[in-house]
Amino acid sequence: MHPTSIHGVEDMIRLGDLNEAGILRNLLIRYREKRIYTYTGSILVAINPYQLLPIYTADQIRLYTNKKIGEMPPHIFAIADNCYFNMQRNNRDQCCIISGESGAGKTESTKLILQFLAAISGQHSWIEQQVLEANPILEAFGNAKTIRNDNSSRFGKYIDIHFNKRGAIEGAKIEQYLLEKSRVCRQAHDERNYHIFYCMLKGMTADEKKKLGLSKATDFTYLTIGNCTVCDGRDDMKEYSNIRSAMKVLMFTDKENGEISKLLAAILHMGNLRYEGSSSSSSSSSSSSSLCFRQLPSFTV
Ligand SMILES: Nc1ncnc2c1ncn2[C@@H]1O[C@H](COP(=O)(O)OP(=O)(O)OP(=O)(O)O)[C@@H](O)[C@H]1O
Repeated sequence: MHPTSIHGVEDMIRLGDLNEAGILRNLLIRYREKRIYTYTGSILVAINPYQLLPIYTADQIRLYTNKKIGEMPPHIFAIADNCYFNMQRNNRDQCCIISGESGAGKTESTKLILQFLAAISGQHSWIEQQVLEANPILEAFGNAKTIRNDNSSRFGKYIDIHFNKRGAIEGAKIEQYLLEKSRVCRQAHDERNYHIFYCMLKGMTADEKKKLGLSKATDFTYLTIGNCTVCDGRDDMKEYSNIRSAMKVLMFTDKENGEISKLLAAILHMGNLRYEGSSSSSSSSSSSSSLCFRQLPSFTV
């Protein structure tokens, strides 16, 4: 075994045993020492620690500000600082790609980069406010329970941050793309559909549900294919109230909220439709949901 494989290295380009086993061993040695970040040249490899490490404090932000890559131990803040520095020096847009399997820590890494950029450009409270206000809605409509992650975001995200000439954040927008649409109709075993459906059924009043012909999650095919309607540690009723509050803050009107609820209800009812084949031209499909559809005000079927 090469000496670099015994103690581990910060940059895997320096590994003597440059093969899969050598790379995994290096990551394991560092992970055991709670060093979750390792470089491979200018690429940062992050291991999800599944625990809050004290490495994202304001002191850490100061330590990584205005430093060259490699000057300090590997860290997500070093990548964020490098992007910021290159943007200012070259006056060009920078792009940071975060990839990994479900539950690897992409969303957390994105938030940490935003935290760093907001802190060094003096806009911490602004970013926090944007993230806090939009988050319950983004999460409810785009996140679901998978076998690896109870709050897995099922879309690609593109975060566009605008800096002004003085290097302060002027605006930011989050674009979602490639939502996993198939999840609406199919879920793997032990996985759920999008949180919003379960939240809606737990959080709506009996009257609201009656108007939309809704009942409980177990009554709907699209919510039970994964054989899992609850998510440990997640309070769907409370989440629904957070979503409604966030919608208020973002100035969704009552009419818009109503239309969104109707659309969600329509999806659930469609999932319960059953079709029966028949040779006779007079016969038609029927199910409790198709009847329910007709009873719903302003639903066109
Ligand atoms: N750096 C970190 N420190 C502490 N916990 C972390 C870190 N990164 C990830 N986690 C934990 O792992 C969980 C899953 O991470 P995250 O949601 O970022 O994964 P993801 O890659 O975005 O998953 P998906 O693709 O399924 O949305 C987080 O909720 C958090 O508990």
